[in-house]
Amino acid sequence: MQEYKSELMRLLEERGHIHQATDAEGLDKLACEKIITAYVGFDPTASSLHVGNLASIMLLKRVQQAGHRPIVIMGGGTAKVGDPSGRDETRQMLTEQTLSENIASIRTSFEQILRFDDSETGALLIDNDKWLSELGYIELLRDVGPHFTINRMLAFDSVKTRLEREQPLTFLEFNYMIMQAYDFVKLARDHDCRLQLGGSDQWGNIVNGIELARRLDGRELFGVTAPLLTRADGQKMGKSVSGAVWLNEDRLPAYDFWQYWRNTDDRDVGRFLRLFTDVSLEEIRRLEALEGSEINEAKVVLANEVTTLVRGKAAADAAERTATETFAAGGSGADLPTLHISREGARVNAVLTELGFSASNGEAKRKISEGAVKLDGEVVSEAGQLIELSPGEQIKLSLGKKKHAVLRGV
Ligand SMILES: Nc1ncnc2c1ncn2[C@@H]1O[C@H](COP(=O)(O)OP(=O)(O)OP(=O)(O)O)[C@@H](O)[C@H]1O
Ligand SMILES: N[C@@H](Cc1ccc(O)cc1)C(=O)O
Repeated sequence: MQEYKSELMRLLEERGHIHQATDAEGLDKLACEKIITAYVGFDPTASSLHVGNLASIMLLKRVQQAGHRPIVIMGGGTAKVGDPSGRDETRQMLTEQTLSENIASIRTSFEQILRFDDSETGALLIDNDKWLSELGYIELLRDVGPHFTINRMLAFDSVKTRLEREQPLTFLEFNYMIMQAYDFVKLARDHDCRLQLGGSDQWGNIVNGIELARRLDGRELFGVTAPLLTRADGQKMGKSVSGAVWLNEDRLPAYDFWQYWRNTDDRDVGRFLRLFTDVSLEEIRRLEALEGSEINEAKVVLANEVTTLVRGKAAADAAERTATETFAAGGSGADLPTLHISREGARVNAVLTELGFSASNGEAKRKISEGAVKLDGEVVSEAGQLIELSPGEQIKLSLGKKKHAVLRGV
């Protein structure tokens, strides 16, 4: 492990946040000398961020913890272009209205996790639409165009992979790296921002910004990327069988968020505690060494810490209480996802799919035939069984040992 002198680089390194860095030693030196400003950009392509993006938010949190200033770039402008990095397909075009709704709901996550105030290390949140939408086409081509060769642009992963696989890359998307490079130059000029961080798929975009600033302004900028997180089972973090693990409460109830972390694979617990919590390294070493059912203690710590970070302490406490009631006492906690059943009733297989417990009615039927589905503790044997509830009546539906929901008649 590299011996860094600055608190920033030490923290990033020891908690497992570094995949690649452009000039780690130069950055280490700079971070010892002064308070630096660092940014990460997020395109508002959905109404909530997910746990994969949380890895990038943590980078900004570490920046602030180490005594520097974080900037969140909300990509209101870049989202109109659509980043091809790490994607096989062109993104769907989003309307101005959807983008501004997404921005409003995504910003709550940053406000929860970072400290926004007037101090030197207070976070800033800036929408890049402010400058990108004002760029004149000919002017931009003349200012920036001469510094990008097509030869080099074709060599970046985001472009190369699509071409190699003969998947279409539109001219719109091809311009994305120029927009992100321009952002870095702009932030360096306006806020003396010296560092850009991001997921490892952002390397090309970040390096382009560094190069452009050197050519246009003779400024020296830095880049650090974080490992793209996969779970021990190889799945990209953030996506699960029944969809993404969202940070916003309206897309994923706190209980389910808590459960996601509580169900972490044994092999991932230590790594996730380092990345997503402030638990001391010494305590993490103790927790990850636990074996057998004792490792569950570590998973509960992880679930409580991450839920507190993202949803607040009250939500984490309530989720833990519900879990204890559900599993220990066999009760049905108030925090479980709830589905309203109308007077006509609903079939069990459809309910499972509606709750996101199964991806399709077919999968639901299979789970029922395996005996994995219970209504108030009784195994359901018939997939088409009709659940009818009088108004206010409620029952608990369970899939296996870990997934539960309350069905309530209306
Ligand atoms: N599993 C992950 N680990 C680390 N960083 C991630 C992960 N998933 C996403 N990110 C970061 O969040 C950024 C935004 O993600 P992006 O908008 O590309 O969509 P996505 O939600 O990852 O998935 P998709 O490409 O399927 O839409 C990525 O550039 C990446 O740096
Ligand atoms: N391209 C980044 C988002 C981003 C947008 C603007 C930036 O300046 C930086 C990063 C992503 O897709 O995740």
